[in-house]
Amino acid sequence: MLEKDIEKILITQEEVHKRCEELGKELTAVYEDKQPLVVGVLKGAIPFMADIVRHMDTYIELDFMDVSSYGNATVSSGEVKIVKDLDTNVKGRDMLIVEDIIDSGRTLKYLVDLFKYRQANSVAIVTLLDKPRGRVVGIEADYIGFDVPNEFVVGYGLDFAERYRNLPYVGVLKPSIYETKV
Ligand SMILES: O=P(O)(O)OC[C@H]1O[C@H](OP(=O)(O)OP(=O)(O)O)[C@H](O)[C@@H]1O
Ligand code: HPA
Ligand SMILES: [Mg+2]
Repeated sequence: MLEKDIEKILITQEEVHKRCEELGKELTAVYEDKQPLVVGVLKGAIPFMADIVRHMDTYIELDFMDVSSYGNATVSSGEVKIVKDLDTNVKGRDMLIVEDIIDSGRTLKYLVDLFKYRQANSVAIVTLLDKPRGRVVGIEADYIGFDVPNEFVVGYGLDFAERYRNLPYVGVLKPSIYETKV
């Protein structure tokens, strides 16, 4: 049913799963003996986080942070708001932030600066998608699933006006969807 709203599929479910396995193995080796605090950025990171942590075969802890800057728009408001903070004290911790996408870079820049200010021992980023041409602040992920073109993408956690997060692949919406949604 949802597929009728999709113009094209960029990354299939099979491709995401394969990449999660590869990244999970890499992260297992990096974080052996470190018990990292793995932080999912709500809400978009949930499907990717659920997949990747199941391929991390070492001791980890999970926590979540909800920040929002897009609301119902396809362009960042430029202002990052904390909707829910972590439950964990991060001082001295090795942290791995899990994101669905780095676009302008504002969300991750804000979080990395915040965790460094709170005296984390190390802060790394794993993102399912990187959109390098969207960048307005200088920040790069340490681990990247896939690069995407400079288009608004949905699926695998990514929404347009809160819809389409449950698509099992990453795609681009038909233009008519943006035009009709109020
Ligand atoms: O690099 P940026 O331009 O900051 O964009 C990336 C952020 O924007 C989206 O979150 P959003 O604010 O839409 O919240 P959501 O995850 O609940 O959809 C996405 O999930 C990233 O967190
Ligand atoms: N799609 C959905 N959410 C987003 C995007 C995107 O391309 N960029 C930043 N948040
Ligand atoms: Mg969003």
